[in-house]
Amino acid sequence: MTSNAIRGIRRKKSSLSEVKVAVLGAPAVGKSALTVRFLTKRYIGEYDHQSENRYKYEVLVDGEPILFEILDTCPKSEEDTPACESLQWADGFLLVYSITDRRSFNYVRRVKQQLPGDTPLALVGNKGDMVHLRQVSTEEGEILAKDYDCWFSELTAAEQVSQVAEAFHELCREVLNARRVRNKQSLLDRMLGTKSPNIRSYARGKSDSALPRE
Ligand SMILES: Nc1nc2c(ncn2[C@@H]2O[C@H](COP(=O)(O)OP(=O)(O)OP(=O)(O)O)[C@@H](O)[C@H]2O)c(=O)[nH]1
Repeated sequence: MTSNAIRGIRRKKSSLSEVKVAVLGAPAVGKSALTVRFLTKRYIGEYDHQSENRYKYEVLVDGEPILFEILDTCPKSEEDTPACESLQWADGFLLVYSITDRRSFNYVRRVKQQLPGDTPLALVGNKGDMVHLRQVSTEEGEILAKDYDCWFSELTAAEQVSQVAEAFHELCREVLNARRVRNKQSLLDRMLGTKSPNIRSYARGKSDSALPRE
């Protein structure tokens, strides 16, 4: 391999942005179905998993290579909320409820109260193909997203591919934007000799020691 080629690979690796996403939501809202749709473009109806799963996936978002790390959480019950370490670990949260399950909408609202205030979010109302069983209106989802100041869409993991990917991509854009703003702030602080508490907490979130258990 020529030295130019090696330099090219090094450059590509160093320009790969890592984005850690935790998929949060009540049991059976379709967190795994959405995650696997994004990773494989396939829909698998039944999953037999008792614990959370973590995946790595490299993909281009707006032409930029991104290494997604996705934590597909697995709450045991409606009362079981995500572990603190998962919340610290994530760069962004995909909040999922089912439009056919009012309690799952309430679960999202409960979980949101535990999230670090400045972490990017996207809100998804899954099972959009089951409108005849709808318990949560589109408008309620829109209002909640407005309240959280985040992207929102009703989706169906069962029937959609690109729309599901778009939810992950949109969250990724939010994470990268937030990171750029912080980096800019950090640069400014270094130039001016000041420090920001926000920067310290962000650096903690990126530490490997904050990774949840495998
Ligand atoms: N009709 C319909 N069913 C869906 C959709 N997404 C998921 N399901 C079904 O909902 C059930 C739960 O899906 P999962 O992906 O296992 O849900 P989960 O949130 O990961 O569940 P836990 O791991 O128990 O927290 C399964 O029977 C899926 O086939 C969807 O978009 N439409």
